[in-house]
Amino acid sequence: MKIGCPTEIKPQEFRVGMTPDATREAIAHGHDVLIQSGAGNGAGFTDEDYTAAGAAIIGTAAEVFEKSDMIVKVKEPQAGERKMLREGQLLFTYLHLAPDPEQTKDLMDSGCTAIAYETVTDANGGLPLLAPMSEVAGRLAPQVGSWTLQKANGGRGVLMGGVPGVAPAKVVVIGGGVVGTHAAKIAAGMGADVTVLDRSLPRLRYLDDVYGGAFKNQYSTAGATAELVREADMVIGAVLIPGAAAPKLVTRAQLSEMKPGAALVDVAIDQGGCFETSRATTHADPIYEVDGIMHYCVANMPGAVARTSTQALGNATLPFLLNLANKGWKQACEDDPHLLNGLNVHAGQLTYYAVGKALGIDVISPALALKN
Ligand SMILES: NC(=O)C1=CN([C@@H]2O[C@H](COP(=O)(O)OP(=O)(O)OC[C@H]3O[C@@H](n4cnc5c(N)ncnc54)[C@H](O)[C@@H]3O)[C@@H](O)[C@H]2O)C=CC1
Ligand SMILES: CC(=O)C(=O)O
Ligand SMILES: [Mg+2]
Repeated sequence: MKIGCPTEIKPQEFRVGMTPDATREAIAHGHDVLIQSGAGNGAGFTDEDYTAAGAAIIGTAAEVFEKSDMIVKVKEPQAGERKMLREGQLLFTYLHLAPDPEQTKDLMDSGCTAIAYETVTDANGGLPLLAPMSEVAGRLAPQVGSWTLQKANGGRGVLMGGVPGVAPAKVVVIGGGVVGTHAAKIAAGMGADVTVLDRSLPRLRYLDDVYGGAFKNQYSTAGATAELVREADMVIGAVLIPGAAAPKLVTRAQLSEMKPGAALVDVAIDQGGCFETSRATTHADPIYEVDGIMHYCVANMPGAVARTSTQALGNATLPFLLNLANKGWKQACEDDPHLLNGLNVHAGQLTYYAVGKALGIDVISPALALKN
């Protein structure tokens, strides 16, 4: 199979879909790998690194799309990239379709087959291709949140750990999954007073067993959330209902009850965000203010630490990428129902229920798509 990896073009996105190591392995399995010139630069991988791994270096994205059977990326294809996708071509990347009707329409119109990293599952009920980026974004959230809290950035001027004689920042993390747990660990490590909210009792039991001494946890009701948010210096949004638009858990009306200059970090923004006032921002212009509350809502946070993120993502995607290339997507998905859960679009039809529900579009079952 010809596997193509274009340069990411989303603003300030420095990750790349394939590392030189992944390239080497794909080639060892008998595939051709086409890397757009400069695609790895942002993550510290040169064209020479890819050439040494056996890849062909290609001048333009258009050529990569034209010559490849499978496109491997990081971020959802941007409008210009979507025009280059074609019927029968396989796209393997993050998509986040539920809050994105334009992309969904373009992917359906293209006739391509699109497997979304974020809905591939594993045997433990986890999301193995989202997890590494959730680990990164979770660990980044208190870091960017503490920057947002600085006075010069519009924040409240509160230091995460406080100092002897002065109380630390109060951090509330809504959602105690991968993002939330990593965020809470780092915020607690910075000395903040941290509480994690989740709706899953098994998850709360796990957090209590493992991190009971480091941070508190509480069952997530509207009342408990409102009370904690009122007192918080920083709120980190980290909920997920897989594939679906994020539920709005903090309303605009609640902002006026919060401490002026408090920071909202909405990591769940790629699924539409869990604060009513969230709108996606970029690394170039990451924060904005609503009713005196600072918002950080960058939808591709891991791009800020592109090298770490590219390596972490590459480790997770490689086995799936090899199966797709070795067997073709149909056989690979037939053999692995967890990979089939990643199928979002095939031959003009939507195949992921939660996306169809969010966007009001009819869906066919992925199993039926395998027969088309
Ligand atoms: N902005 C960015 O750059 C990035 C964003 N993300 C996003 O972060 C979000 C979280 O991802 P993960 O932690 O991997 O998901 P996860 O599935 O590991 O955790 C989500 C948690 O939210 C909890 N939850 C669901 N509804 C809730 C509610 N009403 N109140 C409290 N908790 C609730 C679930 O029980 C679960 O424990 C996703 O939207 C993901 O796409 C992930 C990586 C990077
Ligand atoms: C998960 C995701 O959207 C990202 O890493 O950018
Ligand atoms: Mg994202």
